[in-house]
Amino acid sequence: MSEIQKKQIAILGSTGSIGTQALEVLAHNDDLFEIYAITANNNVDLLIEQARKFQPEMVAIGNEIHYQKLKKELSDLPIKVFAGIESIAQVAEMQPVDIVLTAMVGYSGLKPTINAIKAGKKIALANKETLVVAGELICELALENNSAIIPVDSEHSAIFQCLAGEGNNPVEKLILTASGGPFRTKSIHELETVTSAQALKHPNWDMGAKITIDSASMMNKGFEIIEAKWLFGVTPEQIQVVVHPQSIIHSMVQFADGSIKAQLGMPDMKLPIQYAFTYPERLKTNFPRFNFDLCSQFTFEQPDLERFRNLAFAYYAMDKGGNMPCILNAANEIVVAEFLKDRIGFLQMSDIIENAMAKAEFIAKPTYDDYVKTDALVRILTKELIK
Ligand SMILES: NC(=O)C1=CN([C@@H]2O[C@H](COP(=O)(O)OP(=O)(O)OC[C@H]3O[C@@H](n4cnc5c(N)ncnc54)[C@H](OP(=O)(O)O)[C@@H]3O)[C@@H](O)[C@H]2O)C=CC1
Ligand SMILES: CC(=O)[C@@H](O)[C@H](O)COP(=O)(O)O
Ligand SMILES: [Mn+2]
Repeated sequence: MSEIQKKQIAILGSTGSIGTQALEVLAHNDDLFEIYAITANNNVDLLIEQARKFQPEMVAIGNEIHYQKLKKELSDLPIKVFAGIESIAQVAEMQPVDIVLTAMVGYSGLKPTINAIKAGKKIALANKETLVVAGELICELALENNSAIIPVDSEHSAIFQCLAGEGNNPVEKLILTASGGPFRTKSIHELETVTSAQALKHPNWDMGAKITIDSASMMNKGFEIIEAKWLFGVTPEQIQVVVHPQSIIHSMVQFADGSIKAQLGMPDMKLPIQYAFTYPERLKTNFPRFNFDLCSQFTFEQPDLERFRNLAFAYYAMDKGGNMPCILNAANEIVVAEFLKDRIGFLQMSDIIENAMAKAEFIAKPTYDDYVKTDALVRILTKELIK
């Protein structure tokens, strides 16, 4: 019997929350998948451990200061070692790779994702900032290069799963659920004094620091409406956000006949990660099952755009288009980094983003170079606004 050709996987950001869970999923399915490449930025020790365990063809580390250590520690193994952000983008386009999981955080994911798309790879997309910054360009490139983008983000995976088998049946609206984050019930007055340590305690999901702060400020949901627009080709009016604090319904689709389909499950990213790798098939898992006996109520609320202004900014940026979502993202990356160091307050994050959006140069039809320039300039502008 001929051996099944295993799918070759590149994980960009293997040391992070999504990356480590993806390695777990792939380790359970090593009859179907082989890890071709893994990458990180600073966590060289974990990258070495992962490389020794999974023995990929290549590893790349963004921060070049770790190159010597990485090379030395793997010198007894036939693993190619690279360093520098450009090498991560090169890993993404390697010929044997079938699927690239983009699990880097923030704007840093853009260039490697573009390279992978240009090389016609299937993209398992976790790095939502790529679509926030340059959604139009990414969709054009994906179409030109016949590169499929499969969402990993739980809400978008839920929508993708609801759409499976629906062919061209018209969609009326997408209903994105939001947990509301750790500050859902806090008053605006209380929000003035919340700390990053409090913001890092997400009620339902265990995630990397940046996305956890975005969830607390609801910028995550703002990014997700923009991500949904590009992934599913809907208009802003067709995207509704509903706060569902239990995070069991991961999102819903309402079709033209009024019927609503939902995807439910435990808040565990391993399921959407695995689905992105195996789509259109589903593999048996032993992930914990949701049990209706243990949860007697699903509740729903409207998002409060006055306390969580970031969501309103994202709707504005999506409507405005051009480089406005890129401006929103760059300003957000800077304020989140400052808030994590407790150098600015929680509510200040939105004030500074609003200011940056008002002051940055708007470009209606940006090229890739315009995005690069916008990102760099808005980072400088935002730091000045913070001062
Ligand atoms: N975590 C989750 O449950 C979810 C995450 N997502 C999205 O997935 C992406 C990853 O999130 P998450 O796993 O939480 O993030 P983490 O911060 O946990 O991990 C980020 C990964 O990217 C690497 N990385 C960070 N910066 C750079 C850089 N400049 N160059 C190269 N590599 C870099 C990190 O390396 P190192 O460890 O060396 O710093 C790490 O491997 C984000 O876009 C997030 O929005 C979406 C839905 C859910
Ligand atoms: C797991 C995942 O997809 C996150 O984006 C999650 O949705 C964050 O939760 P909230 O942004 O809804 O709080
Ligand atoms: Mn999400």
